[in-house]
Amino acid sequence: MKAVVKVGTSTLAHSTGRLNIRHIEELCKVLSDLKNAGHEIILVSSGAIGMGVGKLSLPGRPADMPTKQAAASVGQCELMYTYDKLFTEYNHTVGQILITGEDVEHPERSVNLKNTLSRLLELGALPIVNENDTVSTTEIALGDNDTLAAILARSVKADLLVLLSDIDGLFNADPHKDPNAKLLSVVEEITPEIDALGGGKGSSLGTGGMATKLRAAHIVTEAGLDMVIANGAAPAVLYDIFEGAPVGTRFLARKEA
Ligand SMILES: Nc1ncnc2c1ncn2[C@@H]1O[C@H](COP(=O)(O)OP(=O)(O)O)[C@@H](O)[C@H]1O
Ligand SMILES: N[C@@H](CCC(=O)OP(=O)(O)O)C(=O)O
Repeated sequence: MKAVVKVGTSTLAHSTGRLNIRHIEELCKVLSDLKNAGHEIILVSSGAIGMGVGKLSLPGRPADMPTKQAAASVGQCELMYTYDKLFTEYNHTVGQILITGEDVEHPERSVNLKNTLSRLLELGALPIVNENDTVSTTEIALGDNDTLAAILARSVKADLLVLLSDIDGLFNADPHKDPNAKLLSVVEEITPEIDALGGGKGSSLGTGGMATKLRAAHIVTEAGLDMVIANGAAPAVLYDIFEGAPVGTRFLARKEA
């Protein structure tokens, strides 16, 4: 199976912006094991800005662009240092890919990107992708990694996109606001009623909330692949997800795609 797995800031960082060691260690272990089992995996990792906030001891997620970009520059180093260290423990090699919205739209650059990703996979390496926040201004930014992961999954013709978040999946209301909210385990069609469930972000460091995850679901299901939203607090759920077991919320590929 070829899968794109995206992990959000809310999974990788505590609310302080400091690394959530338990989550990232568990994630690297499970992804290494899935690679050992023969799966091809591309990891899309958020967390650069959040981690930079922690490392630079900023009071919270910066509002202004230069501080955001400076935080991303510091945090991206910490992220890749940690991934390199943890995946090396399991004998896996990582490659860093930083892209902007322009790169995925530009005909030549998008081909270069696809070629690099395919070659990394052929070489048995694990590509780790993030938006290049230090050069992404609002005009050229994809803005959120849910969309970036969906575009990548479509472009490399993956079989599955998994979004790991701080929540078990899509609920019929934001569980942080409504304690009676119920999990939707399968979404066969993204109707306007489903789109309306896309509330704002849940953590102070994340971007986009459910709205960007639903946008990602539109992109991939229309391209003919399934998407699963699951809780990144227990990355071992990836074993079940890769086997098609019911975990989190699964958006089914559009049949006519
Ligand atoms: N209908 C909904 N179902 C589940 N979560 C929702 C819903 N509406 C809004 N949310 C919020 O979306 C948050 C996840 O998005 P976000 O904070 O951007 O996380 P990430 O960093 O993983 O991308 C949840 O914590 C939750 O509060
Ligand atoms: N590129 C940004 C992440 C943007 C983003 O989509 O964040 P999230 O909602 O936590 O997945 C970063 O690395 O901080």
